[in-house]
Amino acid sequence: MSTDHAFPPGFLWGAATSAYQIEGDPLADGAGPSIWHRFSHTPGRVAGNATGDLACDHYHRAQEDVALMANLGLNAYRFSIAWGRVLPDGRGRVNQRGLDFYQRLVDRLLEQDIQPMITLYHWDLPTALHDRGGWLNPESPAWFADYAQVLFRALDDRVAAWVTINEPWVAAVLGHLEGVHAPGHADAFEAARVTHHLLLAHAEACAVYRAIGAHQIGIALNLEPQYPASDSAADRAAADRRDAFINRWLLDPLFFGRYPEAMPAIFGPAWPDFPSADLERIRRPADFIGVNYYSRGWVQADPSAWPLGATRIQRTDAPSTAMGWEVYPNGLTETLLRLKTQYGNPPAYITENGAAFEDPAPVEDRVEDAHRVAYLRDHITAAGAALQEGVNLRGYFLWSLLDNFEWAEGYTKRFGLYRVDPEEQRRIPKASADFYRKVIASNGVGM
Ligand SMILES: OC[C@H]1NNC[C@@H](O)[C@@H]1O
Repeated sequence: MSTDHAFPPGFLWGAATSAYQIEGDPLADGAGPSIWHRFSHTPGRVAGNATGDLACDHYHRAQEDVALMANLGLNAYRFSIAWGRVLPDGRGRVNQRGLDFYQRLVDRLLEQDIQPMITLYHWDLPTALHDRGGWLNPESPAWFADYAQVLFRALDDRVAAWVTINEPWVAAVLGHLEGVHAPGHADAFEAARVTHHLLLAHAEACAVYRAIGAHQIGIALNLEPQYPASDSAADRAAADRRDAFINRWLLDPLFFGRYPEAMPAIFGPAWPDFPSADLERIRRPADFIGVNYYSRGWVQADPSAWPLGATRIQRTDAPSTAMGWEVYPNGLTETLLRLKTQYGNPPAYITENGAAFEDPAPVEDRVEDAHRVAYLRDHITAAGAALQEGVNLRGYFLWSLLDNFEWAEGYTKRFGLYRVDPEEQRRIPKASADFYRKVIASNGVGM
């Protein structure tokens, strides 16, 4: 057995999900609607006009799903809390029945020795707050801090780690610049302010946590290394711009208290002059950085492509997933090494890694997803290689436990270790579930 990529004792092996993608029944027990409930119920916004009304029915099947996690041997599980279940109006009154669901879930996880990692915000802003300006409202960081405080007080005695915001870049760019995610805005003047308020929300929640919390708190970023499609100066400059736009836009304020100098050039007049005091607050050190890694960008200069003058092109000479994302495991090693060499080697978790493939149909209640097994083997090996180079990596959370609602793609893209069809609600194991069970049992790939 190879020991090259054995992981340290205590390394966390988890799986990740999010509320709107798996829970279903989003308005149950007094919950308030989210922008994703409104967006998915708007015809034409989601593939097949799918919604999260059913999803994986996890709200009613949590006990069954925790048993699946225990059977896999997970020692950790990352999930998000639907803000509107706990605070139906986004602020003020607490909906105890909504909070009770998460209390029960945490207790069930602990009964199975599975450490909860809770994401406070995974894109499902209550519509009540959106209707007050949402993340564009300068009050939004305070709304988030108040919501976070309710959860810290209710659950911090049993929760090992908190993630404040999942992928602020996606929430801001896909939701406010490209308009393909909730709330469906396509306004150049919104993305920079939304990102800034999300980062301030992270900072305010960390400040609250410093006063009352006893464990760890961090943020999860979608990080994607960018490579020029050729060694031309134009393509190299385009890759640098896209690196600033996707990676450094978030990393630099969080670690250095400043935005990349490329941002005002990228956004022009749509880039506000942010107060330095804000950046000082954002730079407050969290306890860890969460890395959501899927692929790399292969970048070509394209003057017609606003705002970057660069486009990510699909490589025809490399394998890709059903999302059209190149399979590039080395990019995970390189991304993790970058955190070590450029950002001070902070404690890090891979808070998401996984792949969608056109899985074969189940045969005798099993799905032979060889592509996903290969993807996971190569990426877990890549994570081990980063560890060997001294990266401060603490855990790996596979995206995802279950096939689920993949946002604008609806249910057409399957990332799960278990196949789930909303209309049937069975959990059909895939070969990748068996593979991951073995990885966890041997604490590394080693095969
Ligand atoms: O696209 C796969 C995943 N990426 N990160 C955020 C999750 O909500 C997505 O399902």
